[in-house]
This record gives sequence, structure tokens and C-alpha cells, in this order.
Amino acid sequence: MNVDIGNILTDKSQPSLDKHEFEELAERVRVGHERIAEGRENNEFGYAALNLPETVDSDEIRRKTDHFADSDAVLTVGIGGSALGAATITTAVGNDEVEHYVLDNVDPEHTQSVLNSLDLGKTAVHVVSRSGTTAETLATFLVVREAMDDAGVDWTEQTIVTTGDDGPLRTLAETHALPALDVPDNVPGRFSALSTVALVPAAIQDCDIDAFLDGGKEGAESLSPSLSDCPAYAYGAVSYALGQRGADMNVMMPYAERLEPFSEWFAQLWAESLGKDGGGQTPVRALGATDQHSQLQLYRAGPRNKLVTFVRPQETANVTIPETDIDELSYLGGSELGSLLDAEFEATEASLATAGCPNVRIEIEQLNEQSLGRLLYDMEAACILAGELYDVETFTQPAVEWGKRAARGLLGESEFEEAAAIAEKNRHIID
Ligand SMILES: O=P(O)(O)OC[C@H]1O[C@H](O)[C@H](O)[C@@H](O)[C@@H]1O
Repeated sequence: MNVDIGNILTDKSQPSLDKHEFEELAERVRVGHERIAEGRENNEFGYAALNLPETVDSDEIRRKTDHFADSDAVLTVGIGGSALGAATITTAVGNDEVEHYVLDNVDPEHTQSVLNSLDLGKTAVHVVSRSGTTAETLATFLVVREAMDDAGVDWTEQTIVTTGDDGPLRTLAETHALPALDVPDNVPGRFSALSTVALVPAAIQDCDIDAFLDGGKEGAESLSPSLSDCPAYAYGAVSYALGQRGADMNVMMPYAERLEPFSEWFAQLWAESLGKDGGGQTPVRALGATDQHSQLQLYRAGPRNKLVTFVRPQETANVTIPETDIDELSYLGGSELGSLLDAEFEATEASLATAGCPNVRIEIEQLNEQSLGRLLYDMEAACILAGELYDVETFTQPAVEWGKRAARGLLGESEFEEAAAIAEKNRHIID
């Protein structure tokens, strides 16, 4: 994986980084790296995520998922960090013969429609919650379980759980002797893509999860105190520096349909980790080339408050565009969809650069298990480094917890003072 930051090091870019600022940033990266290395050494909360490629037991994941090898589908029941990593991996490098569905929302119509579409007797269900208490996940699982009962399916034969040492989900797994995996110690959900949390559906799809972890190991080996030698830190550092100079939005725009959920995964990583103390960078999800035709106008001509991050696999499978007898289309005939996508990408990048809109290009050779493991690892390292530079508590999400307590108070779980704010809402309805 490499990161090209050239387009933010020119005076044209607004904001940009000059030579002096770049050198100052490099010094701060050196200090940030030392802190990260110390956190990894002591397996501290959060920093432990960067040790996962070494500490995860892929044999155990395969052993526990063996029983589900003949499934037609796998259904993840989880939310946020307990769902987005799995969706990212199976969409990017999964095997369509075992379809992966995700229920990460309590929208009743969607839940019902997914359940109606599944042959529940041939569906493996992976219920994931680090805390084991997330209301959406547990409620959805109760609905899935009942749907299996109603269909005459023994849900205990179809279910595997990944959770922490205690909590209602652990109790459920123990009560029914379900196969269970542990969430990794000291790793927040959004940093757990290289672990049991995200790898179960990939293992059931028979993906090469060791190659994925090898990609993570490659990322770990690439971490170095030198900004100029470490793509992950370079990305984290320049995103931070541009954010401080006004680029308070980060548009993640992969040029590969298979990376669409990657932008969602990145959005949680960036938003929950860095959105603190009045600062942070708002992640925006985009997809090339599709969103050139809906969002690019704003990126090029709107406010200079964005960094656009392109992610591009250099090699892809290709489809030839058939020749046509329509003269105006002759320039397309005989060419390939991949060449068209490449041209669109180059043109978009240049259009932003010439307009002074800062952008960074991340390239991987081709999209496979190994390169994806590297990409996710590097983005996590970038985020942790950015957290050091912002000087925030990267690994907590108190603002989200506030909302969770308010909702649970409203549902009557117990007396949470946050629930009172719901009654205090200021209304001014125009009808
Ligand atoms: O894995 P769980 O404990 O169920 O948590 C799922 C999600 O819940 C919250 O909303 C947190 O903000 C997320 O960081 C977390 O990934």
C-alpha cells in the first residue's frame, strides 16, 4: 500500500502543507510513534488493536466455524464495530456462494424482509456484541431466534456468538451451550476488524483469513517513526494537519464498488475516535465513479473545507466494451470498463488538484485478502496516530454512550438521567 500526498504539498492546494510545516509534523509523528509503540508493548486499551494480526488465533476461528461450512448464507447480527468490519471484508473479498447478510438496524420492515429471504435452516447466525448489552443487537437476535423457532429450525444449531467475558449475550451463549468466541482484550469494537469480531463470516465463506492477517502483519512491520517512510502515519498525520487548517471533512472515495462498505467502516473509525473536545474531521462516504455525478460539483467548487481521500486498486478484472455502429460512441467501443474507470479516476483527481481542493491517493496493487488486511490495519494505525496529534481519547465514545443510556432509560431498562432530556425537547412544529 502506498499513499501519495503530493497534491497537498503544493501552494495550489487550499489548505496545504509547506516544507516547514511538514518537517514540524514529522517531528510530532516521531513522538506519536513512540507513544503508540509503548501502548502496543504494554497491550494497553486501544493500542492493543495494532497487535491483533499477531495475537488472533485463526485456527480457533476455523475450528468454531467448521460446523457451519455447508451453510447457504451467514447472517451477522451486530452493530457499529460489531458489523462494519465483517461487511467490509466479505463485500471486498468474500465468496458469493455463501451470501453474507447483516442486520445492524432495528428497522422492522428491513429485518422482516431479510428474514423472509433466507432459508433459515441453512443460515449460520453470528451474533456479535463486545459489551453483550447493545439493545439493537439483542432485540434483533430475539426476533431471529423466534423466526427460526417458527420455521421449525433448531436455532442453537445455527448460532455462534462472539462477545466479552460477561453480559447478557455471554449468559445466553452459556445457557444454551452455543459455540462462542471471545472478543479480543483491550480492543474497542471499531478497531477489531482483524479479529474474531469480523472474521467469522469470512471464515464461513472460506476466505483466506490467514492472508488477511498477513496483510495486517505487513502493516505492523511498516510502522516507523519516520513520516516519510510510513504510509499509515503519513495518512493520519496529513489528515490531522489539514483538518487543523480548515479541512474539517474527510471524503473517503474508493474507486471500487467492492470497497463501498469500507467507507462506512472508515466513517465509524474516524468519527468515533477523533470527534472529541470540539474537534475532529467529519467523514463523508463517497464512491467513484458513481459520486462524481452527484457530489463532485461541491467538492471542486464548494467550500475549501474538505480533504478527499481516493483509494484505488491498481489492477482489477476487466470487461470489454463492445464495438458499436453509433459514430458518437466509437471512442468507447473496443475499450474496457476498467480503463474507463481509471480515466474517470485520473480526471477527477486532476480536477480537484487544479481547483486547489486537497486530495490524497491511497493505492493497493489489487484487492485481495492480503491487501485488504493491510489497508484496514493501516487506516487503524493512521487513526491512532491522528488521535495522538489531536491529543484526544481515541478509544472511547462517551457521546454515543450518552444516547444509548437515554434510549435505554426511555425503554424503561432503568433510571438513566439522560432520558430526561427527551422530555425537554424544544418543539416548534410547522404543519
Ligand atoms: O459491540 P457492541 O458492544 O454491541 O457495540 C456496538 C457499537 O455500540 C456503540 O454504538 C459504540 O459507539 C460502537 O463503538 C460499538 O461498535
